[in-house]
Amino acid sequence: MHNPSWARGLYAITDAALLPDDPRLLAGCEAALRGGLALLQYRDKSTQADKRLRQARALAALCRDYDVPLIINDDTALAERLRREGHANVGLHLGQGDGALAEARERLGPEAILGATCHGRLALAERAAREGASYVAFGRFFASRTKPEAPPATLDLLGEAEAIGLPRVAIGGIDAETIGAARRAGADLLATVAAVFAAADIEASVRDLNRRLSAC
Ligand SMILES: Cc1ncc(COP(=O)(O)OP(=O)(O)O)c(N)n1
Ligand SMILES: Cc1nc(C(=O)O)sc1CCOP(=O)(O)O
Ligand SMILES: [Mg+2]
Repeated sequence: MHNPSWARGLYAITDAALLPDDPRLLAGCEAALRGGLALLQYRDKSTQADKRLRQARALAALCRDYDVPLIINDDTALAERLRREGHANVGLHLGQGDGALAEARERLGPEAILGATCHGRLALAERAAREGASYVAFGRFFASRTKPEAPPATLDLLGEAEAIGLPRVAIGGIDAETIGAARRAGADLLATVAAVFAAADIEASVRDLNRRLSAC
């Protein structure tokens, strides 16, 4: 399989508690982008549509400057709107309860990056691949302060999922201590919230995580 350029490396996910306003969101994400990201995800579980549109728009423009795709969490309509506005670097991540992948693929077009949560289940990843996913995400592999209730998964799954032929994301408790084990188990993309956005120095933390990945 020839992976596209976005499909290997660090995948940072924003958190509205850690990045509580526009200046901190944009400064935090720019620091992470300077450190070197493969993907950035905008994850805001609020129902404030105006805020979500404003912030996602600003992040899409910022990510374009760094040639990094911006993935919108949960919200197909928001991703579709941004793409219609000309933000061709915008993609979407859907969980099991977030709407149909096939419909999202239809609405966003063949070029958009479309990610799917598959928890600890290979069968969900096989189905996501059939429905048009660009990557499959497994987790939670380690203890997570951001989402402690996420269902657990075992690292063996990452190797088993190679046959699906899509980039594999590992999520849940990925940090400086765990990132190597997840990469060695087969993860192409290492997704994290806290190890990036709870760090005192976001750029330095991203550089450190990338160094650890390079060493695997
Ligand atoms: C890369 C990545 N993997 C998994 C998730 C979790 O998605 P979901 O199960 O829909 O949960 P929420 O993030 O919506 O709370 C993700 N966002 N990103
Ligand atoms: C948003 C999310 N989804 C998960 C899943 O397993 O599906 S774990 C998770 C939180 C990831 O944050 P941290 O890197 O701080 O553990
Ligand atoms: Mg979701």
